[in-house]
Amino acid sequence: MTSILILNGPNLNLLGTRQPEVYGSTTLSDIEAQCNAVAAELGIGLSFAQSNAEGALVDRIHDARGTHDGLILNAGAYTHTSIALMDAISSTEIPTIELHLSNIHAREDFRHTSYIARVAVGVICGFGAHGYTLALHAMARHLKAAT
Ligand SMILES: O=C(O)[C@@H]1C=C(O)[C@@H](O)[C@H](O)C1
Repeated sequence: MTSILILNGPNLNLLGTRQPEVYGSTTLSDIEAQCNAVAAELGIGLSFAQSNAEGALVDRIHDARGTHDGLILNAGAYTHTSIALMDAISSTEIPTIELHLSNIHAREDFRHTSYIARVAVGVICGFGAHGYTLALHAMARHLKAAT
């Protein structure tokens, strides 16, 4: 069975109350429930995790090699700074979709840089919580086409 890991970075555990005008009011646990429902419809396995620690996110990406076929990563602010996460994705060669709730290209200049996009299959941003299920559909289609 195809298996996808959805991995979330720093401050995303605060979704629901964190700047709802930017990130919406849906909590991360609600997003997880929505993703589990879509994964069941698609017949794919799903793992869902979050960490505020850059090294823990690197470890989760390493651990995904051999256990997951695709990665959907909202690295939060590490998107804009982390060569370590970029290298982890390159090292494991897991197809990766970069995901953001907000449209980072319409925000502050420092959010326009993404180290993840350099090693991603594609990028989804600006669709709020719905972006997670969009990314699931996109990754499922990408993996099916690759077989
Ligand atoms: O929109 C999002 O999901 C991203 C989430 C964050 O926490 C920010 O640091 C990023 O810049 C954007």
